[in-house]
Amino acid sequence: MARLSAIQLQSVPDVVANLANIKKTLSSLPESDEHLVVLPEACLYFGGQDGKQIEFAEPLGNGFMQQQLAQLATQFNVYLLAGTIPIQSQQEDKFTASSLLFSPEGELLNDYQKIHLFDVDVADNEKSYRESKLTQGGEKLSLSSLPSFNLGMTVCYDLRFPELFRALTIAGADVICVPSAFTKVTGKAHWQPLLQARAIENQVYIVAADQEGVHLNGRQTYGHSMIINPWGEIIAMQADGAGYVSAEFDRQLINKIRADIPVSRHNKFSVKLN
Ligand SMILES: O=C(O)CNC(=O)[C@H](CS)NC(=O)CCC(=O)C(=O)O
Repeated sequence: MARLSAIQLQSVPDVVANLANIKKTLSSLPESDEHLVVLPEACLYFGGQDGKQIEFAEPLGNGFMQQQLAQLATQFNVYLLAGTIPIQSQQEDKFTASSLLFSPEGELLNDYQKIHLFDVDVADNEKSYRESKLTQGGEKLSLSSLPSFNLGMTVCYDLRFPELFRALTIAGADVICVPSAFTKVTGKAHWQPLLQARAIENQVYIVAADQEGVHLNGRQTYGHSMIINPWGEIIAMQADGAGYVSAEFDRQLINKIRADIPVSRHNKFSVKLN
């Protein structure tokens, strides 16, 4: 059976240090023939000076960060989903927050550019976030076929847009990943119910890997990485600290829930796929 894991990180603005932490955690994960491991948003650089990412953003498919991630996927025999790393965009003064999926052979299988950007006011010490100042948003759905399931990709603030999750489900997703750096304030209020709702309404597994802690620039993230089954049950959760959560993917459970409560057949509204 396939295994799903999410790593919870307290990432720092130091790519090499974050890679070392990820490697250590990968070495402690249970082994499985087919294993998807999801890293949080901004897994290799977080909590630093805003805009620094533009200096080391890589072209898609080429560069130090991507080589290192590919090597980790191979070494630990996992499908490795790097939550986001900065990738060069067409606009010189911006990068894309891109999720990259590497195969156990070290091949870059797919990329997803975060679509919804966090331009919001939050009652925490940052007061406001304007992600679109530095980040170019994406427009396309990203879905990947792994041997046992189809993986739909989203990032963080995307969690608040159920239409994206519905579109991925209609396109065939069985598992949807939500690598995140959710703020502590909004996380406490919204993280778990939103994740459970997305799992229940789409009858999919949700793998949510979050940043946790107080980061170097004072930002606080919520943690509570979790795996939720298509019935909406939290089957693995880590509240605080660095670590990981892991659970088995059960195809029969998806089939049963979708047969018993056939929401996709009953649905009277359709969404546009692109
Ligand atoms: O800035 C970085 O280095 C990495 N990116 C993030 O932390 C992003 C954009 S600021 N955070 C979110 O999307 C939080 C969403 C959230 O917390 C919510 O929807 O409530």
